[in-house]
Amino acid sequence: MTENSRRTSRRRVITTMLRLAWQADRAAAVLAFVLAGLGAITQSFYGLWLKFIVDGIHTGSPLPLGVGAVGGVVSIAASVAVAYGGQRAQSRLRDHTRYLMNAQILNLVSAAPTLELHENPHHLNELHAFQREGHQLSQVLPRMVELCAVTVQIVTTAVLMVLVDPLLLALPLFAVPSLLVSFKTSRIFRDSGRRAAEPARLAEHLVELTATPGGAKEVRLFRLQAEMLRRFQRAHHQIRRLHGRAQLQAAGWSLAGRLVFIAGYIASIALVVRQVTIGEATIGEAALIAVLAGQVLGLVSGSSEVLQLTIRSLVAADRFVRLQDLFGHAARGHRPVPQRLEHGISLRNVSYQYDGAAQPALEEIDVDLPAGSTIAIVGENGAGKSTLVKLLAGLYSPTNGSITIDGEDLGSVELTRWQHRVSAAFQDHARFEFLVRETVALGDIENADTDLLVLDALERAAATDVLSALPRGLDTQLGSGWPAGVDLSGGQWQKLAIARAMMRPAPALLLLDEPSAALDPETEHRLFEAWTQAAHHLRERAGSITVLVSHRFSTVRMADSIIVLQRGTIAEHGSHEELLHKNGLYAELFNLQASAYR
Ligand SMILES: Nc1ncnc2c1ncn2[C@@H]1O[C@H](COP(=O)(O)OP(=O)(O)OP(=O)(O)O)[C@@H](O)[C@H]1O
Repeated sequence: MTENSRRTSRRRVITTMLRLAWQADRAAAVLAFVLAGLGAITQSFYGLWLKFIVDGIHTGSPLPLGVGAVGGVVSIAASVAVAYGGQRAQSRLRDHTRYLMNAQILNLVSAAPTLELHENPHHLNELHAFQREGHQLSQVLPRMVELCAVTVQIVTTAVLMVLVDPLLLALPLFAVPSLLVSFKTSRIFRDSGRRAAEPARLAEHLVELTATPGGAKEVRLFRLQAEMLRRFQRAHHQIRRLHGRAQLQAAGWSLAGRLVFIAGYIASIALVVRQVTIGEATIGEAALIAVLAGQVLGLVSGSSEVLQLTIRSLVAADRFVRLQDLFGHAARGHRPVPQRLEHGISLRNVSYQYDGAAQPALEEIDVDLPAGSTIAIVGENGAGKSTLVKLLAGLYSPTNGSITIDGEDLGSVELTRWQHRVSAAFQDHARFEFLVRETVALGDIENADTDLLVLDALERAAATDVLSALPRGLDTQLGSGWPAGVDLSGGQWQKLAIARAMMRPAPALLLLDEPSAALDPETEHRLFEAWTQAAHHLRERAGSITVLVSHRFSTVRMADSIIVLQRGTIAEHGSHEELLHKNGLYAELFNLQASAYR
């Protein structure tokens, strides 16, 4: 990144945060900045009132004494009121902006139509660091307010100093090294934070593994406690080492900057004492400079600290803006999606390679999925079946080749619209711990306004038995972690996931990626029988294509055509009878499984 683009991006970060504050709470945003500025001015004026009092006492004149006393009292009262109001405005602003930022990120991340961003380790680190830095992020606006207050105080102090002797303006120059140091140290912290993101994610993954029911089972059975702890400690040791080194380096730089300033401070006090001695300044002015020089010291250490913290919080804000960019720009294509499939989906020379993988997961896939057909995909573990399913759903984009829907390239259609026309059930389905009704209705959230549709979907998924076993039917809360929540077996969860996939009445593409792996073979067989029948109706209505991934050949044989994948390529393609007749890989696998059941 060039220096120029870094500056531009910082400006963008600041304007984004200010815009966010404005959207979150206008009144609190304005009040926070105005009150912080007023507070800074009243503080700088303490020295001035002291000058009037000291000069009044020294010359025996009541006017400056009165001005100083009244000004001092007003300043004290004003700063108390301003500090109270400012803190309230800031805390309101902080809460409201934090909520808004989290809501925006949640929206962006879940709205991104492809999965690539979620699976890229770099983006995962970014997202994770963003979540961990929630506290830093909530500090961005308070820090900016503080920075504004410090700037106002610096200007007011400088004006008062010039009134006594312009030479005194040299004092803040001695503060420049401290300020430069603050940039340096913030860079040190940012780098160490970036390097610590991966071990931090690993540490959290380990905690999650031992705490979640799935992981906890295996950790106990395989006696992995010590191993988990060892890995956790290693990750934490790495994080501590990185942070410790950064803190030491930053402390060294800060000390050097502070020493330069102290030299300047001593020189300015000496200058004013000399002027009082030769009669060019009053004792009141000497008192004013002593107070101001002290304040400058506080301002310098304060402002470099505020600047460092501001920069650190801006790093978190920068991540927020980058995540916005990353996920916000993920959508592509604007062409409409056909209402009804006339010809079907064609894959031409389609290859897909995961980010960082040595081999492509799919290579030169050339196949047609005719409208209205049911297609099964079989193949050994890792053959590329799920990858193909995700490509069809538009969750990944091919690294090479093209997928067309009725001749329209999937890359140029509006992806979210295509995904509206796709329904799917996966083996690794989500477990939405909501009410049963909601968990199923999520499959067609815009149209699921009656229980009838949900019951119908449960019926088509052969999942009504799940419902009858639940204490409150559709109103049952799922997940034992919630009040009155009920946990389900793996197969019951899977049936609900299938019911969710059945919610869309006429999807153009129904993807079933081993959705029934946890069900017994007979139930799967019955389910697929019902789907093929339903698919015949859908064929008329929407030209729907059903794609099923399964390892069970008794189910697979019912499909119109079968694609046999082997190490990312199509080894065979045809109907059950054709493939058996060919006596190739499919026939071998089919006979192997059939003989196991004999
Ligand atoms: N997110 C990922 N990142 C990198 N590589 C991946 C990812 N997902 C899958 N792969 C790799 O891509 C290849 C194909 O995986 P895929 O999940 O498509 O296989 P599959 O045929 O569905 O396997 P299974 O029957 O075990 O579900 C495998 O070699 C796998 O290791």
